[in-house]
Amino acid sequence: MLTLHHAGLTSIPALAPMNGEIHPGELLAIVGPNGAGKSTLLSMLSGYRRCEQGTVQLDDHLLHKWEITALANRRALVAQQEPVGFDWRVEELVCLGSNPDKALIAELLDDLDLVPLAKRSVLSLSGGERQRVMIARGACQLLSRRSDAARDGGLLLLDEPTSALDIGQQQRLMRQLRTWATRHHMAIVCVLHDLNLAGTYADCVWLLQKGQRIAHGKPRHVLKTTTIAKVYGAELYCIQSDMALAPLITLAP
Ligand SMILES: Nc1ncnc2c1ncn2[C@@H]1O[C@H](COP(=O)(O)OP(=O)(O)OP(=O)(O)O)[C@@H](O)[C@H]1O
Repeated sequence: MLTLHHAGLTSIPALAPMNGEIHPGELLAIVGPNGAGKSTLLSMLSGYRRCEQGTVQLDDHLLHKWEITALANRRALVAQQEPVGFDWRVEELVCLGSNPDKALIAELLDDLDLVPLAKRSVLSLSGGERQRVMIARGACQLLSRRSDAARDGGLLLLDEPTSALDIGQQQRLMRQLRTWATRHHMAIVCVLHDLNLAGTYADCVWLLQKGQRIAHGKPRHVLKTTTIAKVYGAELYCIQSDMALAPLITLAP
């Protein structure tokens, strides 16, 4: 679906060139310390920032050549702290810019635990509630515009989607993202600070440091305690668990 050939940015903030593919049905986590370039990479993957080296292709067409409406049908970006703007009701904001049928709205509200909030003003919501509304809106953008001929559910790009969520909502969201990836054959890319969420739910992890992707692959190969301790400058220890795909990493006291 999305293919990077030596894709990078030379102007500030820069990104060293990288290759890679993001496939339908896959959940990719982008991790790295503050200022590593995660949001910058997400803006390049979304087409908001055009790559200045190499190419980024969506469905075999150069990303920067896509017509804006056609692009909005195929990829959605949910940035950190999206402005809400007006006094929309939750169910209105979820549909904004899309024309979903009632069944899809009901499904997405249910998926993200938003049914009790459907009639509420978004201005009255807590930070975590609002974050879930914006994620539902991103999914609605893709699923409501999906053509009958589409082989997959498009590309959903999420910048720190769990930053305002409590642990129960984090788990529900990450499980839901996996469900969307499978059910709708959607490609999902998440910037995550929580390495254990990345290790538990992602199929693949890209680790960034100072504008470079320094490791990528399966969580257990990338999220090694020694690497992470060095990259983040933190004292860590790890807990092996049969439940997790990668060792759980925690801070030393
Ligand atoms: N317009 C700009 N001019 C100069 N530097 C910038 C500009 N925008 C971003 N940067 C810098 O580029 C680097 C990468 O920023 P980016 O927002 O991509 O980091 P990040 O990995 O998402 O960080 P965080 O985890 O803190 O959200 C940071 O050091 C940031 O200060």
